[in-house]
Amino acid sequence: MTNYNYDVAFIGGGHANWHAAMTLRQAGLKIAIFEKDTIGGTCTNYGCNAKILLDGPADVLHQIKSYENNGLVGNTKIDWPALMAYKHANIDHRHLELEGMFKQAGIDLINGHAQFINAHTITVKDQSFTADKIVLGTGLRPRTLDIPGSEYIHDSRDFLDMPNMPAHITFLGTGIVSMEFASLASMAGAKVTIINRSEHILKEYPQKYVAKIKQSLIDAGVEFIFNAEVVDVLKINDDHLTLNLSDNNKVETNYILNAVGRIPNIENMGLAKIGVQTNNHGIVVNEFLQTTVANIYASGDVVSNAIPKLTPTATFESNYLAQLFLGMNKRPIGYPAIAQTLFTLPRISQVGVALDVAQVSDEYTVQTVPYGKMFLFSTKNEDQAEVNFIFDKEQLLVGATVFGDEAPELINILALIISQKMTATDLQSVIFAFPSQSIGLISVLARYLKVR
Ligand SMILES: Cc1cc2nc3c(=O)[nH]c(=O)nc-3n(C[C@H](O)[C@H](O)[C@H](O)COP(=O)(O)OP(=O)(O)OC[C@H]3O[C@@H](n4cnc5c(N)ncnc54)[C@H](O)[C@@H]3O)c2cc1C
Ligand SMILES: NC(=O)c1ccc[n+]([C@@H]2O[C@H](COP(=O)([O-])OP(=O)(O)OC[C@H]3O[C@@H](n4cnc5c(N)ncnc54)[C@H](O)[C@@H]3O)[C@@H](O)[C@H]2O)c1
Repeated sequence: MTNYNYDVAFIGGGHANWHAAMTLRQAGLKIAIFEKDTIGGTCTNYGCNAKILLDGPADVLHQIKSYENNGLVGNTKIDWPALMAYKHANIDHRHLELEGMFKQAGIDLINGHAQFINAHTITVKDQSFTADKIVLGTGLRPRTLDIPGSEYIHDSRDFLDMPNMPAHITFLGTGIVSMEFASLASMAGAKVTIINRSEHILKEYPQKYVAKIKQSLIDAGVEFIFNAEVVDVLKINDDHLTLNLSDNNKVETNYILNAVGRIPNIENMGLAKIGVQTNNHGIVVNEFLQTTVANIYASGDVVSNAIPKLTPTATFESNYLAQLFLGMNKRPIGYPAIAQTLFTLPRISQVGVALDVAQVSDEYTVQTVPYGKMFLFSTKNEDQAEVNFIFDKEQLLVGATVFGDEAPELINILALIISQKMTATDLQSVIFAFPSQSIGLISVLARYLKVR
């Protein structure tokens, strides 16, 4: 081991890697992180953080609407250029803070596209580095469309840097990125068109609530075009584009955002040459996140598995690898119930067993609680907010879905209750603050849960 430059080299500077890098460095190992773009990766620089910061005022405006005719007057609107300046002030330096933290810890940061010479040797810009173990955390990138005029189409990273809100934005796809950004753009005053090749929207989320989101977007003036694909894009001038569709219709627009999925960063790294198996979804791993080459592991979005591609799952895998490498955990990776949120307005959050699965299974019972109406005094007049509790045969909570503005906070409490297998007695042993949305949910949940 001592002959290598590093004990562990991490390719990719996102959440999939840096948590393990820090833990292993603190344990005294020699560590390097190779990053070709920006340390911190997608989430920190051009994903979750920028998205939620820009979404803040849209969320507030959405909540203000709950009080129309109920105590709030006046018009508030989003000033996109000012909001974008605020985003730059708060996000642009984040990677420098991370870089400082890594350097202070004694981690070597090597800038450039990493490629394999052999299973223990990586090259970057004609320099070679050796490592005992190597972790691939290279993430995903937006899938581009191979059509004439594709150079006029933007991706999520461009949107999160957009200096002005275009008058009309057209989104391609009805997945997570498209629906979140369409909600935000619509609230920021843009006319929005969403084009999809089928009628499916957000297959991973409960369709009961997806339908409500779709209707609220339609009510706000958003146009959906289903069963159509873009054939080509013509540029009329700098901000006037024409999309020709497979159904022979045309859409005139000022900005096009492609959100038709994300593909793994596995090319030009010499993976096939050294025997690391990949497929269309990413890098093939076993239950220890080990690739088909014994000293090479993979973590985060680039792993080919059915685990949701999210920052907390990348972080979980990173922490798992650190413990595995330190010999603190020798077991296969075991994922707890995974909490996730769709940041539309309102939000949809879910954890554990999915609602659409539970509703058609004899294994589970579902309790639907319209907590928005029940606890209107504390839900800021959000009368459509709803939770679904999913119980197993033992009356333990195994899943939950929350539809409402505070869903991302509420789902985390429910995730804890699931992971700790908490009973009604456990919940009643805690004194929670009142009034709050969480205490409302917990008090109802305790009525259905196993007692001890
Ligand atoms: C618009 C958007 C919004 C999102 N919102 C959320 C959200 O709200 N909540 C949530 O949980 N998740 C969200 N995600 C998903 C989240 O960003 C990812 O799950 C997370 O970033 C995965 O981390 P990672 O380290 O696996 O990959 P990444 O963060 O993508 O990091 C991979 C890094 O590897 C580098 N790299 C690739 N190849 C090489 C190479 N050969 N050599 C050197 N470096 C290389 C890349 O430059 C990149 O920096 C969002 C994603 C997007 C795009
Ligand atoms: N809140 C969050 O957790 C969050 C937010 C943003 C992104 N993400 C991550 O980003 C990824 C989602 O990215 P996404 O929304 O781009 O992908 P997606 O897979 O969610 O959606 C892709 C959409 O594009 C459509 N599509 C595919 N090919 C098409 C074509 N040729 N023409 C028109 N439509 C087409 C699909 O039908 C689908 O609606 C996931 O990995 C997710 O985990 C998560």
